[in-house]
Amino acid sequence: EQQTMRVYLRVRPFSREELSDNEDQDCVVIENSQTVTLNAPKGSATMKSSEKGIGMSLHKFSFSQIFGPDTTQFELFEDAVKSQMSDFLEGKTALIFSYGVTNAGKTFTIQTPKDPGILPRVLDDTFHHIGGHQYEGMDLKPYLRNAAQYLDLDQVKQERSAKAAIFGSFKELWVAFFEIYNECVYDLLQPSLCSKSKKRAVLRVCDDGAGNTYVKLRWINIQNLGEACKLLQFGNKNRSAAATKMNQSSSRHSIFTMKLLKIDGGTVKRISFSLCDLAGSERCNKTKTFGERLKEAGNINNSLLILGKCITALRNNQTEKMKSYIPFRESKLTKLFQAVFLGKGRASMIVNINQCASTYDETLHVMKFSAVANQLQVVQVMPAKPLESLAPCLVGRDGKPLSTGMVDNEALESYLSEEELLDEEDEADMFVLPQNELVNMIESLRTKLLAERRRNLVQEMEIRKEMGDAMIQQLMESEELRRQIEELKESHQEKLENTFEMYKDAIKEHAYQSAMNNLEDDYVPLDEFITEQEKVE
Ligand SMILES: Nc1ncnc2c1ncn2[C@@H]1O[C@H](COP(=O)(O)OP(=O)(O)OP(=O)(O)O)[C@@H](O)[C@H]1O
Repeated sequence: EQQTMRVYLRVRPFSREELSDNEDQDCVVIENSQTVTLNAPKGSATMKSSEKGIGMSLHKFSFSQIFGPDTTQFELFEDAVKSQMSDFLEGKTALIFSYGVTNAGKTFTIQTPKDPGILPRVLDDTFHHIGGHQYEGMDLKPYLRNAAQYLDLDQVKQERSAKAAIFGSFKELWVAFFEIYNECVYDLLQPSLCSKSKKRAVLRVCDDGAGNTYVKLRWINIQNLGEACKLLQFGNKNRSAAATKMNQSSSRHSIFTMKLLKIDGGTVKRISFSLCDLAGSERCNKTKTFGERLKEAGNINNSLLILGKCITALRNNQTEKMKSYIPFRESKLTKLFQAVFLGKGRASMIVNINQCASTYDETLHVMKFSAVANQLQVVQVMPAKPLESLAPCLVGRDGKPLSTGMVDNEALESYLSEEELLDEEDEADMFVLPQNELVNMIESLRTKLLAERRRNLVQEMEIRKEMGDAMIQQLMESEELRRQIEELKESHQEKLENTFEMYKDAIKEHAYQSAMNNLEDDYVPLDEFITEQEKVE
């Protein structure tokens, strides 16, 4: 299965201040719903280069769809997110991230609750989908006339099955909100963050050994849109926004992830939707950052740079025969979203730009980056695992699977100090692998081992048989050879004896003839003759 990553462009309107600062110089011209032209304004680095004959002052870009300054939040959601939303509700992992320079409208597009952005709308649709099928704990039951009885896990399971038989499956929504700042992951839903004295815990990015990366986040169960908005507010307060000269708002990647659990009797299906509000892609010289802030700006750019490198490598790998290395592991951001880029879900990017002349060069940079992403085809390279097998919510506090589908929030939380993180940052954390996935893995390994042993045995038997046949053949051949030699020997012996007899007779004959010829002259007495004959013999 091959699908193209969709890349949308949203151009935000000018603010009153920008118009009075003469920022409107027709830098961004939307040609049609898919093509936009960027004209370099006077004084921009791009214009200066083109005047020197290096590069052009005019650039054309195409996108899956372009949303102009008049586009409402509703229209954007309907055209850019709705289909992904339906896929999510049907069970497909979704990832949307907004990309652009600071002050381009990323946060407005994703988060704004007042004129709801994508996130509140996604949540609203999700709750609509959940409808009356909200899952509830069910561990208290009316008992006798006035009392209430606590149910144990087996009883809860029975109650749930009884209810599921009537209503079908139940759903519940869990959310997590975290940020990546200076290449460290921080949970934005950690209450202790409110106390300023306490150092924020850095979360470890773990690998389950099967190529899935995850962070041990605080997952919060929410029942309605109001709760979701409160959480968003709470998390946003926790974002340590660094005030840059360009914009007083955030300067780090913030990721809001929803997990929809579909509970059907004893099975739980998990689907996730992540919305990533990427940090501004501004450069250090422009933002005039110093010290900590400089480090911050450097890291932001680094992770965006790696994101760009990954997308470029993925794109090149689509056409080149020699596959190049994709540096997913070089930044936390790409490490976390690696699976989606490799086809485990559907990703899209919303590129936000403003039309200001003063940020033209940065905007052009963003557009060039998105032009690469726009041609990226997400290829299904890994066999899609059934989502049921990825259900960490079935793991209890003791690490054992809970067949009841009860969610143990504490089992999902584990934080490391910054020091610990630095010690063993990339260590795979096998303990938190979902138990049923481990069992499945062991089972499949056992089957593979058995098959391998069987194959080896058959091979060994074949080799033994072949060797035996070869030995018998050799034995037979040497026996035949021995027999032939024996025969040859016998025949030689016989020939030798015959020849000897022949010579003996010939000598006798010769002696007789000679004797007859010289009978007179050579007469010898009989005794002498016999003696002579015996000598010859
Ligand atoms: N489509 C829009 N319509 C009206 N106002 C907008 C639109 N997009 C953005 N804005 C306004 O532009 C300003 C900057 O937007 P926003 O804070 O979303 O930028 P950003 O890209 O998220 O910046 P940063 O990277 O620094 O967080 C805000 O005042 C926001 O209200």
